Amino acid sequence: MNVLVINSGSSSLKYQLYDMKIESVLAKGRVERIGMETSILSHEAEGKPETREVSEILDHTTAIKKVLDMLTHREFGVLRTIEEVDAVGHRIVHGGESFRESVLVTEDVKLEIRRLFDLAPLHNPAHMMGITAVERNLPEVPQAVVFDTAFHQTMPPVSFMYAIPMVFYKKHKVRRYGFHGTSVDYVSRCASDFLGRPLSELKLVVCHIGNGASCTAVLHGKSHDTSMGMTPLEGLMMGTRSGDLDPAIVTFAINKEDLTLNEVNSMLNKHSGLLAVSGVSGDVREVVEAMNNGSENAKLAFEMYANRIRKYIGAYAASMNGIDALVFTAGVGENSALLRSEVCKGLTFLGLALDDKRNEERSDQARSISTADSRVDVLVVPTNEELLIARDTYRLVRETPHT
Ligand SMILES: Nc1ncnc2c1ncn2[C@@H]1O[C@H](COP(=O)(O)OP(=O)(O)O)[C@@H](O)[C@H]1O
Ligand SMILES: CC(=O)OP(=O)(O)O
Ligand SMILES: [Mg+2]
Repeated sequence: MNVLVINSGSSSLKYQLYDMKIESVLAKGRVERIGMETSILSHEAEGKPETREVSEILDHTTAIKKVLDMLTHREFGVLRTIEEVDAVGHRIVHGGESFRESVLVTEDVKLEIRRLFDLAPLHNPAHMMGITAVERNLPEVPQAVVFDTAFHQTMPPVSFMYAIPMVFYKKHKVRRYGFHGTSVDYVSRCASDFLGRPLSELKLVVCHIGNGASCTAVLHGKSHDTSMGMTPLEGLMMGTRSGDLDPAIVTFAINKEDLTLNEVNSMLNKHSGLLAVSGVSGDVREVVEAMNNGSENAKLAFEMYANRIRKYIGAYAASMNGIDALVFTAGVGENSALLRSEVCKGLTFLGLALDDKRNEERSDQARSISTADSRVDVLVVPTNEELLIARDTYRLVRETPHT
């Protein structure tokens, strides 16, 4: 069975086509700048990359059409006809309290995703466009949705409630939801396999440090607490997101700088984090380069970024009464030895000892970077959200008799 995995953002669409018999990626790519005059389509299959500018990809329906054209292209394609796409799986960032697991798309499911637009205005409308675009281009093909929030639905109220009047939860479902759950779920299982210990015995802290970044306390295989909140803004400092701050700053900024609510929202999501403090970039690589070239602001930004992660690890070790393993994953977590060492430097009180040489080694496999006598294992585990989405889609389609 061939499963197409789609992660749609407001102006982009990433895709991977899997052959689920052998769980291999047949092709992958992305369409960027959807809705603008020229869009960019990057596609890779059988080791052959192809990037082209395409004019007038004005919406997701056209974007998907172009992707399907590439998948069946004579030179760059891997399918003879689009009928060879058997199912489509979508990443959905916000599933609210309605979705504790992945489901097949039905009219009711679509209605519920639409109802959640308010809770994730940046993400869910784009995902919905992806679902509709697939319906238009591949009307007969079953679709599944896999939620970032689903894995975190096991959090107890003590972790997910905010200390504000109950009416906000009862009436508006204001609570911590948590994100990156698909990644945390995948990486936790890999960590358990790597350590040769069942998840039911393990206390893990998973640091998913990519564009968006979060820490999750995984207690006996279940999400116990996580740093992102009602939206993906809370918690760690990120590339352009502030993470935690005193909520009084919001009203203060509105008053002092005469900002509108939308402007404050945009400031905290798009103009804060590493970018704001370093004054250079929201990309860790560029911040590190500036730091090495003597920028004090870049140094401050990097240290704040690492310190926030370290504080969350400490907090979760306290809330689980210890940790067995610390796991780094996603773009920064997998690739920046410097960040990992900066974070771990202050964690020796946990009995954690990093092996500097192993930390510097590179690999695309799960690996340990702690010393043999470290009381806490430190692992680097490459995440693969797309594979988990493909697996869930495959399972749901096979389980459902009418498909
Ligand atoms: N060698 C590296 N050192 C530091 N950061 C890196 C490195 N390689 C990639 N990154 C970071 O990874 C981020 C992307 O992570 P990723 O998990 O792919 O994010 P997303 O899925 O949210 O797009 C980029 O912002 C980049 O800063
Ligand atoms: C939820 C979120 O922040 O996702 P991403 O890391 O893909 O931006
Ligand atoms: Mg990501």
